[in-house]
Amino acid sequence: MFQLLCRRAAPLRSLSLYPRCNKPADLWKLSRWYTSPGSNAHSSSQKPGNAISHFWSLTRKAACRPVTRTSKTPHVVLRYILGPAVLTVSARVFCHVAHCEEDVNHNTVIDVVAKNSAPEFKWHILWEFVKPQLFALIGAVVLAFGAAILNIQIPLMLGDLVNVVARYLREHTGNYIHEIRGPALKLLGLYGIQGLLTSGYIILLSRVGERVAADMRKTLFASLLRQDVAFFDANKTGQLVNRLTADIQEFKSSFKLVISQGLRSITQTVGCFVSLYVISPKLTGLTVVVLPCLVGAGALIGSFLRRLSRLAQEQVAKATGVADEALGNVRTVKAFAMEERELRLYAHEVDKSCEINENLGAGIAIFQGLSNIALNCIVLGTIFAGGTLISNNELSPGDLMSFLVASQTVQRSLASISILFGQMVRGLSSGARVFEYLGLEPTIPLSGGGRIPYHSLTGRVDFMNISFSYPTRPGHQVLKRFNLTLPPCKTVAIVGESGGGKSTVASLLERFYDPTSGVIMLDGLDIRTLDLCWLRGQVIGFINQEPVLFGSSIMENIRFGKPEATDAEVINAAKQANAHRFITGFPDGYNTVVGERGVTLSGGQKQRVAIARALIKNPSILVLDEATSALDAESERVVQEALDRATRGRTVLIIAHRLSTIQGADLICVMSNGRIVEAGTHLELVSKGGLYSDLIRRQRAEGVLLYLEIITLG
Ligand SMILES: Nc1ncnc2c1ncn2[C@@H]1O[C@H](COP(=O)(O)OP(=O)(O)OP(=O)(O)O)[C@@H](O)[C@H]1O
Repeated sequence: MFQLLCRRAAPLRSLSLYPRCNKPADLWKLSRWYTSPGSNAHSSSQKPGNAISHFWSLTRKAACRPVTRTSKTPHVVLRYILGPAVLTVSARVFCHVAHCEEDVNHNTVIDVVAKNSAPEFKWHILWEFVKPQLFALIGAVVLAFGAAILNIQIPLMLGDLVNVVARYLREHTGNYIHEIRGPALKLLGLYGIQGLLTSGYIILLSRVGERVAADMRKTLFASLLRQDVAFFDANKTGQLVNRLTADIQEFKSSFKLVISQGLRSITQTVGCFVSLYVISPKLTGLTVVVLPCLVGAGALIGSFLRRLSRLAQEQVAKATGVADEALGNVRTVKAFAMEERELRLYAHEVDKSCEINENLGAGIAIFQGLSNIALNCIVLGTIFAGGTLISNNELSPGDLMSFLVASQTVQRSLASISILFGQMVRGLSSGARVFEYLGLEPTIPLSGGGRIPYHSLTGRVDFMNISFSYPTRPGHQVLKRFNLTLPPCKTVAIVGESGGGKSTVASLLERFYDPTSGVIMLDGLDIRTLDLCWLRGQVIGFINQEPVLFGSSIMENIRFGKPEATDAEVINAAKQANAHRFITGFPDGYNTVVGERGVTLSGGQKQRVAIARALIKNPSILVLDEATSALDAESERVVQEALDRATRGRTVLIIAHRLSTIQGADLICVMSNGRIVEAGTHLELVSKGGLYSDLIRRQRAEGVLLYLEIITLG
């Protein structure tokens, strides 16, 4: 299959678009897995679209490596037209080889191809944002149009003024001041009106731009928050934040620029060309020959400079990325004494960006110098040709003046149209990236239609025949026909080897993911039929190994569990969580700000605030995912005490590494390879002498070794 794919891609590689396939092994493995008789890829649980989607991403990596900077302009055609074509073909070849034609029709392939291609700009989504600002936008367009029309008048009126002066100089008759006053006042009035119109449309347009951008940001943020956890597994947070910030900013700037300048430039170009023709068809003929050549050359150099500027931006982003990572993980950097290394890395990226920016600066300087010379030559040429026409009485000095001003306006407008075109392309691609996530519906919707049972919950949970693979790793089955019952108000602990799937069980109960097959029941109701906000907000409390706090006060952090909680409720939850004493020990008490992600608190303090946050909603079910494993002995004792109190009268699922913390559980399940292999109480499992007692022995041996080490060192 891979050979087939390579054969398809070969002609393109010879065009040096696809210099080499860097992931042949992955493609080969995937096709083998998918086509092997033992694979369950054809079972009903495995959607063919997923497999193709997976295949697609590998194919794209293999065949569609980013085009190098040195490649020439036709790469755009190759990349955007031939690239998708070859990938469509390869995806279909894959379906064919995988014998799944009956499952995957042409549309599925096209869907997957479309899903994985560069996002498209969707005008109807833009329209939804622009609609509320329509009146302001129409106002801005009308004012901008008016300003452009007036701008066309200005060369003609300047010409009138020059004609008055020229006639006076020639004839020395009449009242000069009287004659010049009229046209001068008219011109002054025109400048005034034009200034007002310009200010008006800029004010309106920036209002429209800002409101559209603000609406987009809010809608995109809401859409991102609505997505399920699987979405965040597949997308990097930094890139998502970039869409909220840089992409919307770029789109807003382009939107404003294209509407204001674009409209103005097009109107002025057309209007001034008509004026040029009316003033002197002969001179216009000359301009028509010379101007496009100069504008074309300018556009070419401009596009080169834009590319340099994009490179410079990318380089700055890289440098920022290095700084961001180092500052974000400053404790790790310091712990490993890596300040020098980080500084070197940052300096290297900054130096590169400096070099590109210097080249860019030199390019801009040369460009501006050359364009000044070219524009002045045009003026000189026009004056020379115009002077000849004046001496032949075919043109007046005023007309020449009008012609010069109008032709300069045309030059400026044409130059700005070429710049605007590039800006528009960038704006559209930024907009497309923003819109990509706007209409995205989560596979697990947060609200809408779910049931809220009106009887009080007993808190019984049944995992029935659960099989599960993470969406980002469809080939790796984490849970295999997993069965477990959490009886009401009892504590069930899951222990076992690392990577056995313990935390995955907790994630499924929280409905961060839905099982690939099987069902989870809460009080006899399938949790997929329940309201998700209610389930997470009121039924299940979750405490994990590394609780993340927000950079606000302790009071607000605890209240995060129940926004409407009174101060007394917050304090009560903190008392239950053994947190009240240390909180009141701080000078600001509950108003103490905990710093970014709670850095100003110790591990044990953070954990107790997190317990209070979970307890304040009084959940029926409590999930503790290795809640004490990161703590020292003293902190563990205080936290454990709080947890013992918190778990009374609730259904509790504990996921634990340290077996000493779960010996009192009503049921202990040992998990291995996605299944429960042993279950019973501590005593039952120890007397059985199976995997559990092995784990206990191992942990005791580790404990003894540690103890001996401490004694030896001591
Ligand atoms: N978000 C994810 N996407 C893809 N695979 C994942 C994800 N989270 C976990 N896995 C994989 O699922 C398997 C089970 O992970 P899980 O965290 O449930 O194990 P665990 O038993 O809790 O391990 P530990 O005791 O080390 O925390 C592992 O192979 C892990 O690599």
